[in-house]
Amino acid sequence: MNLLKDRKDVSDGPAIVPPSEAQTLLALMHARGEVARLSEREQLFSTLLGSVNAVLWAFDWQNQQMIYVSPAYEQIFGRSAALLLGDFDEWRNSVYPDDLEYAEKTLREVLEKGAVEGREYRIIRGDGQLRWLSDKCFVARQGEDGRGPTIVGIAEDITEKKQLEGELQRLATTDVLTQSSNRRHFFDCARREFDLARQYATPLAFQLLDIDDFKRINDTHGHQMGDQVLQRVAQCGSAVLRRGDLFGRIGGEEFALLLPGCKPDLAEQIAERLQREIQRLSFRGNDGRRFGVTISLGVTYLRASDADLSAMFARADAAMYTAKRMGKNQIVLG
Ligand SMILES: Nc1nc2c(ncn2[C@@H]2O[C@H](COP(=O)(O)OP(=O)(O)OP(=O)(O)O)[C@@H](O)[C@H]2O)c(=O)[nH]1
Repeated sequence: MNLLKDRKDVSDGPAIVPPSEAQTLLALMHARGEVARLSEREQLFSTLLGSVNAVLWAFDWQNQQMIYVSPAYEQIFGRSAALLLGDFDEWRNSVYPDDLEYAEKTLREVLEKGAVEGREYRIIRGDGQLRWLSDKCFVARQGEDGRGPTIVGIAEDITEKKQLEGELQRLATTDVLTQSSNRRHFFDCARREFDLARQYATPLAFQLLDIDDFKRINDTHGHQMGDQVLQRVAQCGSAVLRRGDLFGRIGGEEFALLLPGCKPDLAEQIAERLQREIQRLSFRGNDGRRFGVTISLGVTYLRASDADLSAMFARADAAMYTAKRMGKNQIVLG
């Protein structure tokens, strides 16, 4: 007590009263309670983090160092979290090479924009499997006091969703019987190619093919055999395609080809090859006898006066009907 008195005398400031034993005990009990409460919360958080099927992460931008990843990292990436925390190159190495530039660019964008939602990229798991991730990232702490910004994010495995989207896209654009593009998809793509060819003044060829006397095939050999013929004709169509060409079933027994960058002599060679390939097909009817099929083809090229794709389509269609009128199994230029 004297000490206290003496100190007050010297400094003349407010008195510092040492805690009584009871107060110390109370503070100790309170601190213990806090520790217990904090450890309970920590357990709760780690249970939550462990049960979320997404990787939560925090990244120190200045030091280019991952400072936290949740347990799901090891599940989703199939790689060691300790390695990632030790060296950020571990993340770069796990990103699918074609997507790395995009993944790094969008990470930088988080700093500029404050947040980037739904950046999607592929990773290669430790076991070599390819997975799709969707990442939502934002700046959790702006750089201050000489420390750099911290970026946090939540990365979700969307591989199944991507597969489903791909399957839906395939179903929406493919003809079920022949597996070639359906009419709508063919014309959607063809219109884009038409615009490009007009814009860059590049050649473009359009071909329409129709199987001759197809009704008779159905009537003689049955609808199932007719389906088989359609499938084999479609296979021939796909076989003559070059990279960038389009092929689609645009009607019952009618198919179309669009050949970007294809000059007339090459387009005619392709048409002749297609006609030959289809003529070579051989089918066995219900009576055991073999039969073949022929096609009528209308071919046309982009002209400066063509305002849209329908102008080319109309010419190819007219040429194809001329081929029918002239006795079928032939190619007519329109
Ligand atoms: N098996 C089968 N037949 C189909 C399909 N779609 C359309 N058809 C048939 O294709 C036939 C087309 O007949 P038409 O339009 O008279 O033509 P065509 O007999 O080929 O006569 P030309 O065109 O003059 O050579 C019809 O009998 C349709 O029922 C299909 O998906 N499968």
